[in-house]
Amino acid sequence: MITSADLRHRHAEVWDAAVRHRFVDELWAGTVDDAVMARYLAQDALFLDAFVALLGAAVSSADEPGARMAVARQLGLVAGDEDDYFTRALARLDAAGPVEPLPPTAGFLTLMESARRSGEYATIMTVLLVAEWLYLDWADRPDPAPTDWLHAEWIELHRGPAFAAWVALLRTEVDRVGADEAVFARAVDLERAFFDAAYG
Ligand SMILES: Cc1ncc(CN)c(N)n1
Repeated sequence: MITSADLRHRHAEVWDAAVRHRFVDELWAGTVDDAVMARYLAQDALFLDAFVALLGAAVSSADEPGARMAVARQLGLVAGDEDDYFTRALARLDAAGPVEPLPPTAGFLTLMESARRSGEYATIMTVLLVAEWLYLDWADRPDPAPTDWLHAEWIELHRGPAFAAWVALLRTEVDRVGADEAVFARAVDLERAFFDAAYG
């Protein structure tokens, strides 16, 4: 059975392009243009809603009580602290109005809905794995966080021991039940395209 490490290795070119994206470098430097941050976060608010639904599907389809509880705890954090960040950040950027999904967002919404509707724990967890592991990868630099909370909190939401333990759980689960490689590859492509789209 293919492992999460194998998958990351096989799709390293696109994965690394996302992790080293200009958006990530500018976020760390605290220099992301407000218009770029607003476009990114308005799109990610659409992503977030489908992501919460997908976490719910993982809670529902988990075949082990320990994994179900771990996913449920993370769902609470995303619907709590992370959603609160979006409310404050979009208000500050004057970007709280409704937006149409750009193509990478639409791609993610389709991928997540399809995984959710399948009810297949392995497929659902594969999408969650890419979305969380790739973010840990770019957020896990030893550098100090930027000074502006708008940039710093987005980094802090995706690093630290608790987030790393969550990603480790996702990897363990995907390695246990078996990944869906086509879904993994599609999600990695979409992550890179999502950062590109922030620049219009
Ligand atoms: C597009 C995208 N991918 C991943 C994450 C991290 N959950 C996110 N917020 N947005």
